[in-house]
Amino acid sequence: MQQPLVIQGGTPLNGELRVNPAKNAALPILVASLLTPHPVTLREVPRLRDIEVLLDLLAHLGTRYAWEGRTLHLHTPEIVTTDAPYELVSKMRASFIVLGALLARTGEGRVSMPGGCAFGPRPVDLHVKALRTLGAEVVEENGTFTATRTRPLAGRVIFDVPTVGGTEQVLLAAALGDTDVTIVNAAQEPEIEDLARFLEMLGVTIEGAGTSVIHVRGARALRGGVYNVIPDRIEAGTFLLAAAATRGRLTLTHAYPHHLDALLAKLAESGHRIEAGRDWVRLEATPNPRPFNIEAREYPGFPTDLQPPVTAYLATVEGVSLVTDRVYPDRFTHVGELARMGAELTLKDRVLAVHGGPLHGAEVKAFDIRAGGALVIAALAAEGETRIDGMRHVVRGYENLEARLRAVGARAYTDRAPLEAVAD
Ligand SMILES: CC(=O)N[C@H]1[C@@H](OP(=O)(O)OP(=O)(O)OC[C@H]2O[C@@H](n3ccc(=O)[nH]c3=O)[C@H](O)[C@@H]2O)O[C@H](CO)[C@@H](O)[C@@H]1O
Ligand SMILES: C=C(OP(=O)(O)O)C(=O)O
Repeated sequence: MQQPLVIQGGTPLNGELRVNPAKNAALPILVASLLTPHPVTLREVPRLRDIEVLLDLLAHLGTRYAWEGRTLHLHTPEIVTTDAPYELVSKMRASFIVLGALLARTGEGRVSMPGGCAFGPRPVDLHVKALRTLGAEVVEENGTFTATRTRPLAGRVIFDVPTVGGTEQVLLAAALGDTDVTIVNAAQEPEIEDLARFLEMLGVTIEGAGTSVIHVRGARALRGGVYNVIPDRIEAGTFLLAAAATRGRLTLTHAYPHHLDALLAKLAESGHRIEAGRDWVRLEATPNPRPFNIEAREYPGFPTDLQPPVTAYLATVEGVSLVTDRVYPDRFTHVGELARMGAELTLKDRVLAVHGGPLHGAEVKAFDIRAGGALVIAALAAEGETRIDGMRHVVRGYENLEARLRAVGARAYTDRAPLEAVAD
């Protein structure tokens, strides 16, 4: 049971934070470790609930692993079962891509359909269509997908929309054997590039990762190796928006500003001063920011995972901002909760109009991971106390959040302990 987070708002964030490694890069790379019989060491792995959930699944499939701080040692000498059951897969959508890895390593995989999600439908039809296009047989029965191949995967996958998980699924499925695969309209997210770089380290030949056309040639056999996961651009973005919402001044280290272009441009448009180097970024907030409009899109567009957090920020900015999400048009579970804090929000035809102004504390609930990020931002900016329930969603993606926020001046603590008792 995850305790609620209580935040006493109204204090500007001030100081320096180191950004954690990226959950959404680490997850597919962990899955990719299934491909090789040799040991793999990942440096910079976030200690998050989602990672633990995936490690349970990998252990079931035959992986032995050991933590050493943030370093994770993984070894899958052999796959002991090609069956990824519902209990292990349903907890997290990202686990569906084990199908591609199992198919590549053993010629077959059986994976239950991943669970639904609070912010709208998230089908896997494009994953299945892609594997079939490349020559795999994929059968669905009672919510379980069984994929088999009798010859090396080959051909061109042309995605209807650039899907992150679908692109990862194909990269994994095509990594081993005499494969020759082209992905057209591939997702271009930095996490795809990170997975591709890891696969290259194992011995796979990949061209074009990070662009919309990727070419993969599988390897006869893969090696092991040591790899560093990229910093988390969504965590970084959440912290920058919290600093902007509280009119603070925050420096992030271990952050890649080129992964945050779309957000940094908007924050600058709002009037905040942004400075950045190769792996750091600093925001110095203006006291009187301007509103702006955003449309969440695939990378390099504005990330959907920062749409709830940016909405919370815009709720603190005088004037009217319009928010739309082209990736998940119904990703608005934060809207009703922000309204409890005094935000004026109107949703019509999937366009959210945010009439910014002062927020006040309230009892609210996170219904998904980034809605939780949004509520934390709003709570930090609001006058008075906010109690955020549903933290089990939030800890999927934000590690050690309370202590890190406190390190930069926030008054955040667990449950309802009196403030004096927890004062640093
Ligand atoms: C673990 C992980 O990395 N999760 C991220 C990943 O999710 P995920 O990989 O699930 O997201 P996708 O990129 O696949 O989804 C993009 C769009 O394609 C649609 N679609 C996708 C697959 C499919 O088979 N059919 C289909 O219609 C989805 O409904 C959505 O509208 O990318 C999303 C979009 O940046 C992020 O919000 C998630 O945080
Ligand atoms: C939505 C997210 O994760 P998932 O795709 O695993 O639900 C996220 O990281 O914002």
